[in-house]
Amino acid sequence: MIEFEGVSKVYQHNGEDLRAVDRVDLNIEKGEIFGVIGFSGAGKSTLVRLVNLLEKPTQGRVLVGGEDLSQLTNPDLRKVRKRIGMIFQHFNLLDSKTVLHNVAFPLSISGVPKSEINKRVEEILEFVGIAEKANQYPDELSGGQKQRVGIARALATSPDILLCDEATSALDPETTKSILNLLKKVRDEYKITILMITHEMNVVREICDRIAVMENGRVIEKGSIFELFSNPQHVTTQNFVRTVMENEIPPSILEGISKRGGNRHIYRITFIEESAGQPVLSQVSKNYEVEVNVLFGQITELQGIPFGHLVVELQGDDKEIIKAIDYIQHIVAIQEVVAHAG
Ligand SMILES: Nc1ncnc2c1ncn2[C@@H]1O[C@H](COP(=O)(O)OP(=O)(O)OP(=O)(O)O)[C@@H](O)[C@H]1O
Repeated sequence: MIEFEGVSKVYQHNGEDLRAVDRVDLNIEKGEIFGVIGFSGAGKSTLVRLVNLLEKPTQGRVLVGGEDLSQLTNPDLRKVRKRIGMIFQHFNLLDSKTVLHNVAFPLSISGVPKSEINKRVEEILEFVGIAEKANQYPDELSGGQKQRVGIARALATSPDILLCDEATSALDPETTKSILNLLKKVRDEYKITILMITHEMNVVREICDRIAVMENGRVIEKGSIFELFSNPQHVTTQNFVRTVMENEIPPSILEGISKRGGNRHIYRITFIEESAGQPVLSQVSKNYEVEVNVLFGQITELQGIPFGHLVVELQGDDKEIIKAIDYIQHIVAIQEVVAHAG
């Protein structure tokens, strides 16, 4: 649906080249919620501006629905633009207009007849859950309600793509959750492809199917939400994961392990769905002559599904431990973390 092929965007800064986006290849599928995460200055906003045609790539191609944006004539560009909606961190609403008129605005500038506009606005305000605020002004609304208006306005012209630029960064955690749920509903019911940029891992964890991590203009890692949470490769990705889930064994526990010394069998078990983690370990204790000692555990939710790590020590005869590991790895992911401590 959105393809970046070797895309770079170079700005001139004090006579030097600044690569805001650097040789990015990404393929965002129709109907998915794709997150781009990175720290400030990573190049996320520039990437989005290349999709909504506010910027042209210095190198490479950006394709939307298979069409190379740089090859389009102005009338065709306008048509593509209508297929792309956008929401912003600070909502960007017109304060002098009511909610109804804010949402009607993109429809009237596209020449939609008045009778149709009213019907469409009513329907879309109902969808985002603020029909009763239609005649109020943005100043009279909470942040979450303003973002609902922003979403309604972006959806008014029935786009195929919704770009979200830090859409929940100005909102408290509860309101963030409700807006993310609404975005999920937008994707599920309207089949709209969503590209969201954020610096918050809890946002991508909540609703993204896949994510790309950006740093210094480059995509340093990409994959499904489960891949990146369970096995982050790059140190920046690991740091992002750590903001919502401690991945490391705490030093105090490691210290305890090394003090006791000896030949230790310590493993990290990664599981999706709470039911998969604990039962497999009780089966191990029952079926093998192996004692299971849980040293550390962490659990979070990915798209509403429990996801976690358990760090366990297996004690027993080596042969029994090998059999137990063989059993475990058929059910959940298991990785040795410390073979010989102390
Ligand atoms: N119009 C411009 N002219 C010159 N440099 C720019 C321009 N726009 C962005 N940059 C530079 O490009 C780099 C990437 O900026 P960008 O805004 O895309 O990052 P970001 O990840 O969205 O950060 P933030 O979350 O702070 O907006 C930064 O170093 C920025 O200073």
